[in-house]
Amino acid sequence: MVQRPLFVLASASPRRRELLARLGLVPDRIDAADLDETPLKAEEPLALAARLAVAKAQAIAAQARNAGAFVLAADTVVACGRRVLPKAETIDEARACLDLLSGRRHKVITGLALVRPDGLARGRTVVSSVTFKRLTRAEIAWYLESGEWHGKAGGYAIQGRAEALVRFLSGSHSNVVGLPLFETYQLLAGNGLDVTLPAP
Ligand SMILES: Cc1cn([C@H]2C[C@H](O)[C@@H](COP(=O)(O)OP(=O)(O)OP(=O)(O)O)O2)c(=O)[nH]c1=O
Repeated sequence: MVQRPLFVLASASPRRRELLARLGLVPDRIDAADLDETPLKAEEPLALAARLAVAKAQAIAAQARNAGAFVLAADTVVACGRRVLPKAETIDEARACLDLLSGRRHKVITGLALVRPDGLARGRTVVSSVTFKRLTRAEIAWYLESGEWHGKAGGYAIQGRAEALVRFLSGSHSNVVGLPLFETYQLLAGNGLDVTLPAP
């Protein structure tokens, strides 16, 4: 029986694992890369997402035990104009993000990177556009109390309470959550990882 090659997910994000599971793709291994995600001087949000995704995938592919595997990584960046919002670690950071995003359109960009068994890296970036309603003080307090902002780029998670505050989304919803499923499927299939084959 033809089996698909070893598949490694280079991510600590449970959302990315869950999104892949929707394709029936369970990684043979999950290894997270721990990188400095600080933007370079004058680096555009799109370039940042692309660079970090490739760096995560290459760091994990370089480990001896992952030799010959497909390694997939992603990086999601929330950008308001040229400004990259942080991954909110404190409630004050999350509040500052929501104050900025309130009543405005912003972009959510996911860089995708795949290192193939032959060592070549392939990637792409996917952009969704999100518009929040103008948020009242009470809505911001209600959102912050959920705790769902923690560790999320831009201080919100569309897969939870925040969707009630999103007036408009253009583009891929799964991209906002962290892994655009259409483009991920295309990237894998186009590089020889057939998700319809049984796992090794
Ligand atoms: C905007 C938004 C972001 N996010 C999450 C997705 C990502 O996990 C996180 C952005 O940080 P990332 O650096 O892309 O990912 P991560 O640090 O969680 O995991 P890893 O680098 O190991 O793959 O924000 C949501 O879950 N929902 C949203 O609506």
